[in-house]
Amino acid sequence: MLCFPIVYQQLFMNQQQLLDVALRIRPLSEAEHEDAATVVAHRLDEQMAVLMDPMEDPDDILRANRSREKTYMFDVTFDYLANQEEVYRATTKGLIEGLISGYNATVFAYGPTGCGKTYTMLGTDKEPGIYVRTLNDLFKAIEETSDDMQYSVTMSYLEIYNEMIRDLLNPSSGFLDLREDCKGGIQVAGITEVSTINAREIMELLVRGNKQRTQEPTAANQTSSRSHAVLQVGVRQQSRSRDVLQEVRFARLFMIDLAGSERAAQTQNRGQRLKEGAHINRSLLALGNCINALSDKNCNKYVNYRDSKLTRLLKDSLGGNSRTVMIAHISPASLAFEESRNTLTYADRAKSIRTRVRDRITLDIHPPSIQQQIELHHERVNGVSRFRKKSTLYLFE
Ligand SMILES: Nc1ncnc2c1ncn2[C@@H]1O[C@H](COP(=O)(O)OP(=O)(O)OP(=O)(O)O)[C@@H](O)[C@H]1O
Repeated sequence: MLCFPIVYQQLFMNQQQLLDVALRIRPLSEAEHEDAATVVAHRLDEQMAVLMDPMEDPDDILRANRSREKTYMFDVTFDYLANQEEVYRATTKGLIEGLISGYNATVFAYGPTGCGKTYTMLGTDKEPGIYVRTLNDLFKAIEETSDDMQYSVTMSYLEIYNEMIRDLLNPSSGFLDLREDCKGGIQVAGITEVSTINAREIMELLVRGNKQRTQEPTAANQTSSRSHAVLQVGVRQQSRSRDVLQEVRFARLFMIDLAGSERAAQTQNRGQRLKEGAHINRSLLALGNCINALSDKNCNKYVNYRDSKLTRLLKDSLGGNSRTVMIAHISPASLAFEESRNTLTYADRAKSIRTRVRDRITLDIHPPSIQQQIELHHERVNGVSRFRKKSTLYLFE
C-alpha cells in the first residue's frame, strides 16, 4: 500500500537580521503654530535626532547637572525637509528584491495620532506614499524578470478595529477570523484577495478601502484613524523552465498603518473613544511586549503573540520569517514632548530585535500519488537560492 502522498515539501534557509528602525519628524502643523509651540525635536544628521525637554529651565541650579536633551540614533532619520520618495527609497525600496526572491517583508508606521503615519503609508494623490511606490516598483521588477519567471500577485486590505477584523475591500462581509494554516502561517479566513498588477487600479482600491476605515476626529487629529490598517501583498513565483522539479516560491509583504499610540488622556477621549483607545492600546501594548521580549539580549523572555489580533497577524514579521522596517513618527512640537519621548523610547527598543529571515520554498512534486523524499543540493548565486535535485527515494509500505 502507498503511504500518504507528499505534494509539497518546505525548506527553510535561515539568516539573522535586525529590524530596521527609521524616524520621521513631520513639519510643525498650523494648529501647533497657532498654539505658539516651539520645536523640540530636531534631526542632527542622517541617523541622529535630538529631543529637548521644554520644561527644563537652564537657570534651575538643582537640575543643572542633568542633561537637557537626549539624542537617539536610528537606521535613518528624516525631518520636515524629506519628501515621500526619499522616505520610500531609504526604508522600503530595498525590500522588493528580496520579496521577488521569496523573502517576506513588513513595513509598519508607528506613532501618536496626527504625526504622519497615514501620510507616509498612503500619502496623497500628489504625494503618494509607500503603498503605491512599493507596488509600482514591485510590478516593474516583475516585468523585468518575467522572461524566466511566472508571477501572480494578490492583494488584500483589512483593518483591526476594537480587536475585530474587517475587510476594507468588502466591508459588508462582517468580521473575519484569524486561522492558522497547516504550516503554522496565520491567514485571515474569507478575506477578499484582488489579483491585479495595475498600480493605478490598486491606488483606487486603496483610496476606496481607506474611506471605509474607522476614522473619527479627536482633539489631536481631525481625521484620526482609529484602527490598524493592514495591506497584504502576496507574490507567488514559479520558474518558466520545463524542469521536473517545479520550484514555487511564495512571499508576503505587509504594509501597516497603525492606529495612534497616544494615551487616551492626550486626546481628551471619553466613552466610545476611550474604549477604542483601550483596544488600540491593547494591540500596541501587546506589540510593545513582543518587542521587549524579542529584544531581550539573553533571549530569556517568552514572546506572547496571542495577546492581540495585531501581534498574531505580525507573528512572522516580528519573530519569524520577515525583513521588517518600523517607521516611527513624531511631531516636533513642544506640546507633544511626552508622546515624542515615549515613541522614541519604544522605537529605540525595537532596534535590538533580530528577525530570522527564511527562504520558504514549496516544491510541487509529480506524480503526487507516491511518497517521495528528495535530496536537494542548495547553492546561492547573486543572493538567489537555487536547488538541484540530487536523488529521489520512493517510499512504499
Ligand atoms: N511629512 C509631512 N509633510 C506634510 N504634511 C504632513 C506630514 N506628515 C503629516 N502631515 C499632515 O499632518 C496631518 C496628520 O497626518 P496623518 O493623518 O498622516 O497622521 P496619523 O499619524 O496617520 O494620525 P492618526 O493616527 O490619527 O490616523 C495630515 O494633514 C497630514 O497631511
